[in-house]
Amino acid sequence: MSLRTPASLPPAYLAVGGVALLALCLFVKYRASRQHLRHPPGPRPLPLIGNILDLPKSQFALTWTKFGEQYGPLTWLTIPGRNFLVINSFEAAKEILEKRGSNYINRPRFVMMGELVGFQELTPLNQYDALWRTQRTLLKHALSAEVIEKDYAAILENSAQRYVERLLEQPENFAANLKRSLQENVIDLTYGKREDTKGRDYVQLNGKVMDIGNETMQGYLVDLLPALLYLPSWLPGMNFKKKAARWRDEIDNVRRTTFESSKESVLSGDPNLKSSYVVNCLQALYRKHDSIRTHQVEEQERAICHSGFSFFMAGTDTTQMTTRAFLLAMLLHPSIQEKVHAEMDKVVGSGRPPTLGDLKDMPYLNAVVLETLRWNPVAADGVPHAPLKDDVYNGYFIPKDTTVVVNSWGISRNPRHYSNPSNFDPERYLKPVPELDPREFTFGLGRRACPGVELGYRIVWMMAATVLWAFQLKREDGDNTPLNTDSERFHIWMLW
Ligand code: HEM
Repeated sequence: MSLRTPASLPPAYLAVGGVALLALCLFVKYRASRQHLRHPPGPRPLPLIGNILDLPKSQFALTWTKFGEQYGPLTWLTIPGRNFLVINSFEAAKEILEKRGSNYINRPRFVMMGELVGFQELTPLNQYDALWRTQRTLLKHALSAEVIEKDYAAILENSAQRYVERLLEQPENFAANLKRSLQENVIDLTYGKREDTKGRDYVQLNGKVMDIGNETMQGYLVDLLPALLYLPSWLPGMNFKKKAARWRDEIDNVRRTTFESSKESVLSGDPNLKSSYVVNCLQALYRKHDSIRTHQVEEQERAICHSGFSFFMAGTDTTQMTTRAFLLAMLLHPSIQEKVHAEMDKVVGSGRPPTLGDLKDMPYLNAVVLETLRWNPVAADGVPHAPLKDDVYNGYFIPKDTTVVVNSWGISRNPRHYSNPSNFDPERYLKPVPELDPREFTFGLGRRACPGVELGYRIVWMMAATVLWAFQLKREDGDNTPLNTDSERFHIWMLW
């Protein structure tokens, strides 16, 4: 047996070996260069627990804003097994999430809300995969301005008029009735009916699902320490597992009930079918395929089911909270309300309620709605993104899977973008050089930005226009209840 020396190896082996060696050297050099890069600045982490003590318990965006003042556009936080990047500047958010959008297209792990409770296929939480891409394609088409104006204008107008009737009947229940009217609105848009064949009320189902969503969205300890998943349920503090299992069944039931009922109606040719997201998507799908029992059709149905469920969930509280902020702004600023009334008298008059077609002729009301979106950004922390691979930004190392949060609240209060940012001032968008359009960040940025921006804007606009067409809003004489201060008012969402 003879030992083969390099000289005796065939040239092809040498070439392959050479390439492998070169690749190994490049990889080692790459890892070494990354390890020498710093993370962005941030509070000093403690041994073992990292920055756990620096994380706020509520009103996250206020803490992020303080970090922004101290550390600049980017703040780095770390806890065992998880890295966080908080972006406090609009420019950095655009550079990172938009210009590098194909990398920051993923979502981090949502342990409680996603994996345990079963929301992980909801479009906003879905990891970057084929199901998410199909959901986005379906939503993109259905939520364009043209489709909304063609297919959904009447739903938006009716729901706003119904709210006005309820306000007239029970002004004291203005908040509960707003919630109900917007739930009905989103249910009509999603499924085209309010109950299934067994009489199950979709408004009630929506309320239940939203309550579970809101409860789990605040973040659980297991989101920060996923290792807790492997501890037995009987240990103290593990009650979250039982809760999650119960919620999972309820969610699954609502998702299946609503989807299967629409599918049955489409397949049976129900004469009462109304134009709506799930119905229109299913009709288009079945028109294209002779058989509905193929893998391809089933995959599409799955995407319609989950994106419909997302529509149902993502469109309710966002529009409700923004409309509530609008009502509050009008109570606080009678002179702004007066200007809307003057515009309304000129464009609409008293003979008919406003329609979506009036939107383009009412620049002042548009500015008021924009200012509402900025004044009370309902997703103050957005929904976190996560990079698919390691990145370097301005010399800082951002590893794959970092939880990346944009502080929309901080951007909305940044005097570089807004003069007197705590003031409610629609005129800022009507100047020769308007201030930053809040839709650029309040609906998120990059490839995961909200596909419902056109619809969400129109729902709020329609509510605002119809309420001010019908009423003059003012506080009751003698009511001196203090109204919330600027930072107490905004509603916080937090998702890890
Ligand atoms: C005032 C109304 C609304 C606001 C302020 C809002 C805001 C947001 C924000 C901040 C995000 C996260 C974006 C990101 O990760 O960068 C989001 C995602 C999303 N929104 Fe909205 N939204 C509103 C209305 C709606 C409506 C009416 C729908 C109806 C379909 C909707 C559907 C979605 C969906 C499906 C996502 C997930 C996108 C993805 O992860 O790919 N939103 N929204």
